[in-house]
Amino acid sequence: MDSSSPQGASPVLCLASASPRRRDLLASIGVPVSVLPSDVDETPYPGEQATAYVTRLAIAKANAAIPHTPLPTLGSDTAVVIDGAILGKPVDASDAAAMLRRLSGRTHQVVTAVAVTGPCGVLYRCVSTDVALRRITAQEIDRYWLTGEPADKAGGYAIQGLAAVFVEAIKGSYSAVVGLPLHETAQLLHQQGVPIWMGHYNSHT
Ligand SMILES: Cc1cn([C@H]2C[C@H](O)[C@@H](COP(=O)(O)OP(=O)(O)OP(=O)(O)O)O2)c(=O)[nH]c1=O
Repeated sequence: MDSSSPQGASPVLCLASASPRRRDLLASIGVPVSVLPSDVDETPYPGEQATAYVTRLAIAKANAAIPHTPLPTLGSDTAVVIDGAILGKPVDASDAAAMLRRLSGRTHQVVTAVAVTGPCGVLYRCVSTDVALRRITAQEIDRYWLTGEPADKAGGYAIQGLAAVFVEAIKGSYSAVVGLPLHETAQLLHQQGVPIWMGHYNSHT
């Protein structure tokens, strides 16, 4: 483990998430967490906009953990958006293939919301990042599914994994695509009084 997050350090935050990516991202900025996944229903409301959807879920996940911990809580949600459609996690191989066919050779948005509860109540931010994918062949789509990587990822791909070879360009927050916008998350943690590694952290920068 990275020295900024010493093994055995007392948790300063309750992470309301089953995502190992979010735990690792927080560890990478020196935030030791206790983990308490929530079972919030992730069905979008009819006609719900993507930013409203992920923000609603991030807040619901953070709030769901409050009764179970004295610590500030963090919830987050990530969705892929193309042509106004919200792509969550694929349910099976054909769903994943349909998602990648749709994303192939085009630019889409990855929207991630993060919510942190604490002395200031619930504070939240939502970040949108443009991701351009090269054309992906049918054979690549089939082979990619067999790796197991797409199954638990919004849009059916992982920028931090094998799918990195599909990524031509990104404009915005890389960490938000992986699951947590670290710049905005650090600001929210600071506002809620959660100690983070950056001792010189300045909320105005
Ligand atoms: C687009 C993309 C998504 N993802 C992941 C981030 C999220 O973990 C997941 C989207 O599903 P989420 O519902 O946001 O998160 P989760 O179900 O993994 O965890 P929890 O709800 O308990 O917090 O997709 C990647 O890891 N890489 C990527 O490139």
